[in-house]
Amino acid sequence: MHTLDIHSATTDQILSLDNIRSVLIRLEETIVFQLIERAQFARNAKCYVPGGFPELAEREGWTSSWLAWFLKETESTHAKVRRFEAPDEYPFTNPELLPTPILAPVTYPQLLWKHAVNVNDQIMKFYVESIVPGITRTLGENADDGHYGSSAIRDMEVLSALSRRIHFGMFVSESKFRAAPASFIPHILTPNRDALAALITKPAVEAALLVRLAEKAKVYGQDMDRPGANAEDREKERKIEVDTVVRIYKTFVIPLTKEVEVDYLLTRLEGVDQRQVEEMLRTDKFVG
Ligand SMILES: O=C(O)C(=O)C[C@]1(C(=O)O)C=C[C@@H](O)C=C1
Repeated sequence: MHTLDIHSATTDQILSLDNIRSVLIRLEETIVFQLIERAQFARNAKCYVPGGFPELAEREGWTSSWLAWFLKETESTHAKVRRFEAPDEYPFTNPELLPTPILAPVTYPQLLWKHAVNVNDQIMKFYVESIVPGITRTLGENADDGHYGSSAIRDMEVLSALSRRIHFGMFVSESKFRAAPASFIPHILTPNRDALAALITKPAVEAALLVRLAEKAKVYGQDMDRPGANAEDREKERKIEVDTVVRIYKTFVIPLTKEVEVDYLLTRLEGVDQRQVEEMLRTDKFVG
């Protein structure tokens, strides 16, 4: 299951760790493919610089970057169809600049506790400073192919997939919290970030992920369109380097997902009835 099936499943089914991890695994495919799509184009550095397109300031009064403008335009349409009402979708654009939905609100089951987590600024910074230069390296640091629309479309797709994946950390930590509330509550109340980080960290899951991801990047990034070419020749025309993809996950995606998990947990008890907290501590059973 790729999307969160919040309409036909029960809260317990949705929040089962197996279910959540299966979404994270499917998002690996999405992210590898989207990175390959963006890597066809040059770095096009001016798309990411505020004021890089003077015509945007003249025509639209927009002085930030080309990509920020493109996101604002696209996310405005998405906001109208209530994309950001969903508990797994977070905009890159300041919500004050986005319109309200045209469609009536959907009633979602209570999956996440109320929170103010949104790490899209960090995702954007790492994407522009590290991911784009990394995946477009072979064409050169200053390469500019003029495909500003195409690269912005791909940028938006990679960023959306990364954002969904990383914010999914909140479902992971909600699930872990419900499974063992008495372990989490003391560290939430202290509060103790390091202890919470230790509780949510699963080294074996991370190790298996990196092996699986390398396999996916290896296979999907090969050039299969050369009849008769042997494996060695296919490697010469790689669409994306395996190491680059693995590094993106290892140094950025997993650590930021963990930060999101901890950030979410830190405010998990705000507004929760004191008697419920005490009961969870005593019984180690979730009370919602
Ligand atoms: O699967 C989990 O338990 C997660 O918390 C997700 C995740 C990840 O980012 O993939 C993060 C932390 C864990 O150490 C393992 C994996």
